[in-house]
Amino acid sequence: MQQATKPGGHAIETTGLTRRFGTLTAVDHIDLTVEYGGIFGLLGPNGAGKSTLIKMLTTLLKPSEGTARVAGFDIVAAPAEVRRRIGYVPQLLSADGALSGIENLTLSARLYGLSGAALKPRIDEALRYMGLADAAEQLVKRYSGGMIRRLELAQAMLHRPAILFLDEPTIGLDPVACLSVWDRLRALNREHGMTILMTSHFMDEVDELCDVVAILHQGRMAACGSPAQLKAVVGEAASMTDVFTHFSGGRLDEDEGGFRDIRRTRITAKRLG
Ligand SMILES: Nc1ncnc2c1ncn2[C@@H]1O[C@H](COP(=O)(O)OP(=O)(O)OP(=O)(O)O)[C@@H](O)[C@H]1O
Repeated sequence: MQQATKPGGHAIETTGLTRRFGTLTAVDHIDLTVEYGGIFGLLGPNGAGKSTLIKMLTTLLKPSEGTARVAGFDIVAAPAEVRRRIGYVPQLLSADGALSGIENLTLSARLYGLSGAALKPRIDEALRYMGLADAAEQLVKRYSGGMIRRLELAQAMLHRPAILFLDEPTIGLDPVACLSVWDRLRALNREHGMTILMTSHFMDEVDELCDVVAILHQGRMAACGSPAQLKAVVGEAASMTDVFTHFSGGRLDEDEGGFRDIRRTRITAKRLG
């Protein structure tokens, strides 16, 4: 199994990274270092700034202030170099239901600049790795939610990125499908050596997968450490839910969610079937 190339330094390093939308500061002076090799969890209530932070790190959105280096390259000065070294699975669906699995992968491979003799072996490997070889010719609209997420992971691994960004990878999936996605994420991390940064609202998922966790609250960094370290700060026998509640201002999502978030979650869940 070929390992992802790991450029020198840190996987991600941000200094004072900030993004404003009008008068709203969605991401507020974040200083963050993510080392190569682990699975890093980004938590926070709805609207805390997680997706905005991921969009800046994946070069989809420009910062208002501050700097960030991803895989050793500045996200503003060298966005193409960053993109070459990362994979991104957004929260909303990125696979095309009207195409087969293999057609979706061929499109992604071409977008990543893969062609000629390299193309078919990469696609076959990704399909096999994600347990989709038998479903390769089927239209994606006939896939289950778990199969769609695994196809999106297959699309994101084609160019062997050093760092994989996942925005709520198991949103809308049933528990069995979640387990299959967790299994593949662990495999990408351990066997392919990919560093993973993922957002999640599921504390079981975070406990199960993440080596280090950062909690955002109203755009600011409220806490960062391993799940065990953060639990120890909160108290004896604290769970990740206790940690989350403690560092996100003692409130659960109902204050910060609202129509936009609920609607979006329902749309994603429905589209994933
Ligand atoms: N393009 C935009 N224009 C204006 N405001 C935005 C835009 N994108 C995000 N926001 C606002 O920025 C804040 C942070 O949003 P963001 O989507 O980053 O939060 P999040 O932590 O990812 O939330 P969720 O858990 O619901 O995905 C929210 O108040 C949101 O409404």
